[in-house]
Amino acid sequence: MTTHVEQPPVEKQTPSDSDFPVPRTESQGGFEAPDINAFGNTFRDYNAESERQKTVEEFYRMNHINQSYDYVMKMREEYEKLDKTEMTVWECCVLLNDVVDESDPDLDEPQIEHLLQTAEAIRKDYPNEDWLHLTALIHDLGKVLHLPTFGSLPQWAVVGDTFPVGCAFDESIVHHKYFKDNPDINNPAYNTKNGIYEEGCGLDKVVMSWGHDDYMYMVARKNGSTLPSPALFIIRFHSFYPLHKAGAYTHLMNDEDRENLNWLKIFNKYDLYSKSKIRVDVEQLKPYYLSLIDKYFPAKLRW
Ligand SMILES: O[C@H]1[C@H](O)[C@@H](O)[C@H](O)[C@@H](O)[C@H]1O
Ligand SMILES: [Fe+2]
Ligand SMILES: [Fe+2]
Repeated sequence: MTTHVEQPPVEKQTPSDSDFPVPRTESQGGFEAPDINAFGNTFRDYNAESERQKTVEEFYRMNHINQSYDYVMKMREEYEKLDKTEMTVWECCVLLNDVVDESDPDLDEPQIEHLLQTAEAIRKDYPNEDWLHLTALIHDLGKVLHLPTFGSLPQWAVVGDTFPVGCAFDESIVHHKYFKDNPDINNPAYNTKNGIYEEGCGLDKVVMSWGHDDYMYMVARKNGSTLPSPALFIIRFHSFYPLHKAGAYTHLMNDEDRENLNWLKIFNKYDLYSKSKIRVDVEQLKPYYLSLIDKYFPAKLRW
């Protein structure tokens, strides 16, 4: 039997400077990151011997060959039209259940489980940051790019870790060796440390490999979401492990990026380590998340 917990409705408001969230690095306790994933391996082990590992490695081979500067610019232009469909944020969460992520060595559950597992874990430790709960719920919605309505993009154009294009590919990128067949690697304009960028230019100016992060960021911003800056930063860069895990590309950041990175690091712990086989009760949680969607988004969004 399912017990329904009454959730207080949240009021709609636009963020002002006074309620701009201040980054905090200490955890509120509660969430303990497990040592091993649901398959008995350490998290993000891209070399563990398993059937899944082969799929993941093939995924990164295709990703690294095809994600070039020209390809990304073409995709940005196509998808910023937001002319594919109209739907609510929750409708998109449900749609996402039809997407299986081939890049992920830690998860083979339906995506809505992952969204709610992440959001609920973060909500326990940061009960007052409702924007962070909602950010967790929507951070992977861009994976709908893989569905027919959105052009059935291949996995390598939707999921996996992201990295800047237009400058050298850092060694810390998973399965870096496959970049040898990327057309940009021999282009002198793109293969130096700074490439087309200026030191400290800010990540907003950096063109990232195309996928669910940048697409969802586009959708949120262009539909006028009132989520605060760190929320949009988390959505846009949560797959940028070379930055937030390995510390690469920091020379491209500005002060605002450095502030926002603190929140991204907090978020990442929940995104990564809440992946488990313990199922969530979607119907019970739905009213709370609907009230957050209503607070920070218009009812219907263009995608
Ligand atoms: O396999 C995972 C998964 O696709 C996540 O959604 C993405 O954010 C990660 O960076 C990626 O490595
Ligand atoms: Fe993601
Ligand atoms: Fe995720």
